[in-house]
Amino acid sequence: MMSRLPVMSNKRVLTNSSSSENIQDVGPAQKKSRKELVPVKPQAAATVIGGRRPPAAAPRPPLSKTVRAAGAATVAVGPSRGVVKPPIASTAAKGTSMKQPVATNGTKPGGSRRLPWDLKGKVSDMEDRVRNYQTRVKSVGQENEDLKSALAQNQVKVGEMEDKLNKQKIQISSYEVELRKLSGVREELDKVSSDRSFLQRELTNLESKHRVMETLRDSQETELQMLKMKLSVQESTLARLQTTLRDTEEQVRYLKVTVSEQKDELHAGEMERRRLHNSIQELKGNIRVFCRVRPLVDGGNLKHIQLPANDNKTITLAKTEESHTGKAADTHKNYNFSFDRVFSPSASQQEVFEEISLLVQSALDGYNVCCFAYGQTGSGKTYTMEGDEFDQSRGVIPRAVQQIFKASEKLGAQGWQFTFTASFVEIYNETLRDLLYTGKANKRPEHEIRKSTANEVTITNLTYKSVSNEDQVLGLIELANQNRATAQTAQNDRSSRSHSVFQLDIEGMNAGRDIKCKSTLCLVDLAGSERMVKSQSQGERFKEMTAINGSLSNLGIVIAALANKVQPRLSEAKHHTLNIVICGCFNHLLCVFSGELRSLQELQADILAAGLPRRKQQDVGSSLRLSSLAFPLESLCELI
Ligand SMILES: Nc1ncnc2c1ncn2[C@@H]1O[C@H](COP(=O)(O)OP(=O)(O)OP(=O)(O)O)[C@@H](O)[C@H]1O
Repeated sequence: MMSRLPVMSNKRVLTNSSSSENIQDVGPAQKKSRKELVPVKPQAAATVIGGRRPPAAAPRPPLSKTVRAAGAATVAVGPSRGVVKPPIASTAAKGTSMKQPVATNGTKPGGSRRLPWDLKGKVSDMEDRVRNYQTRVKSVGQENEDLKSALAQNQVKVGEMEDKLNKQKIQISSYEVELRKLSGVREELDKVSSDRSFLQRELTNLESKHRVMETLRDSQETELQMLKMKLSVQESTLARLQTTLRDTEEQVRYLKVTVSEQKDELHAGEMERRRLHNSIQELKGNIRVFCRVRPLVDGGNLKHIQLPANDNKTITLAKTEESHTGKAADTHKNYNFSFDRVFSPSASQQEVFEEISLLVQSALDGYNVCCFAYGQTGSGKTYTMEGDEFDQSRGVIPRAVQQIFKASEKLGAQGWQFTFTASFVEIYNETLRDLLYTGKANKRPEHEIRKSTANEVTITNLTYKSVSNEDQVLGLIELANQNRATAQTAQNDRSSRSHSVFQLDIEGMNAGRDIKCKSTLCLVDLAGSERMVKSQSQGERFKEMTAINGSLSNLGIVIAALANKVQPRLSEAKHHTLNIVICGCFNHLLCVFSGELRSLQELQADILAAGLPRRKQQDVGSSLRLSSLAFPLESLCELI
């Protein structure tokens, strides 16, 4: 049912509607103003509807609910959609008044109802009611005015709020822009913060390093202080040393003069030593003969040889000689021989070399030296001259070479410089063979011995190797042995029947003193001396024996001539190769004789067989084979 009191309802609805709309968009401030309004509206509504009116003026949904329940509120709510209805007289009021029951006594039912005929009373009631309504209209009008002013205020506030809102929106959008910018900044911030943590770690490291450096600096400062102190001490020491240095320099100058004087003295001493050394060698005998007795192969005793204990220069050979007639008993004879030195079977290679080394020194001093080993086959010539590969068993040649190079090094300190040239030749059947030849076997050149006007003996086409150390010489000896071994296979036991001559030409120069010296060290392993009669050689062996004995006899002649200081007269002018070699190269001659013991007669027979002046041969009978025999060269010379 529609209310007939539209004026109030419309106005209230409009107010509520706009308030309601505004409330949706406003904040807490706006809400507050609405609350202020709320108490006014119900009051007004209550005034209009007369106690039964619902609080339709309230804009909120709960209020509307209340209005619907009351019925009258339906009228009031309708215009809330903004429809303003024209003010018409309240039919409801009319209807109500028409339908109201009227008391028959003129009063209102229940005591207050007027009777239908009480028109006056009714009019009076109506007038009361009009007055009430007018009063209420007034108050509602007042209320409406209040609401209007409140609305105006609220609208102003709403406008302000909208302005604020817009401003805030603008600000929010600017914040959003800034935020977007800040997101880039955030990444940068992250990066910066990671950089910062990295740098912090670096900083921590650097700080610890710094602490270490500080500690180091402290210690170095301490050290520096110490060094400064030391420096000051050293400076004072330096000053003292400089003074000392000046004094020392003075002394050095003085000492240099002394040294040079002493060098002169040393040189003079060296020259004197040489002269004396070689005078001694000459006094000892330019020709020296040593006898070395080879031990028996089975290690047994040498019964027939006596070596006096306190004398190392004599040897006694015992021999039992059978009676040739058979009438007399066998005779026991002793033969005494004397040498420059006799070596017992137990003598070592070193002992033998010690005697020879004095002459090796002479070779370096500029004197020609020749050392040869003589003896029958198997008597130990090669062992004495070459020895074997073991250090203790090395023979004369390797030891002499070692001594030469060691001594030349020492003399180097005194300004001497040496050059060495080695050659190695074999003489077999009066034919020369180059043992250092390395060419093709079928192209071996022939050799001849030549003597220059300067009295120098050379061999044509021979290999002369320049050597500067011991190893090189040992290499050449090895090569020579290989060459000998090759020839050996072609002719059985050839080495026993050939002479081998190792020659080292030595040239020394002392440039500072303008002195030169030149000499030759000749080391010879002679062929085995076999007695022709005894060996009963024939054919090739006979030829070999003839050659060997021919050369040995000439050797004897040469030695004798040297001993007598005369020119040798050689037995066979054609075959004198060995002799010439020896003639040309030695000032000192050393012979190491070893061989089979034969009686003196046998020795004489050997000598006779070798072409020496004949003497009456004695029947030597059966020979005594002792391990070794040496005979003094003097005896040999006496026999010549
Ligand atoms: N003093 C010694 N001590 C030990 N062994 C020796 C000694 N002398 C020689 N010999 C040995 O005797 C053997 C014969 O010696 P070596 O070959 O030197 O004799 P050789 O006189 O040179 O003979 P050839 O005339 O046949 O050349 C070798 O085995 C050698 O080692």
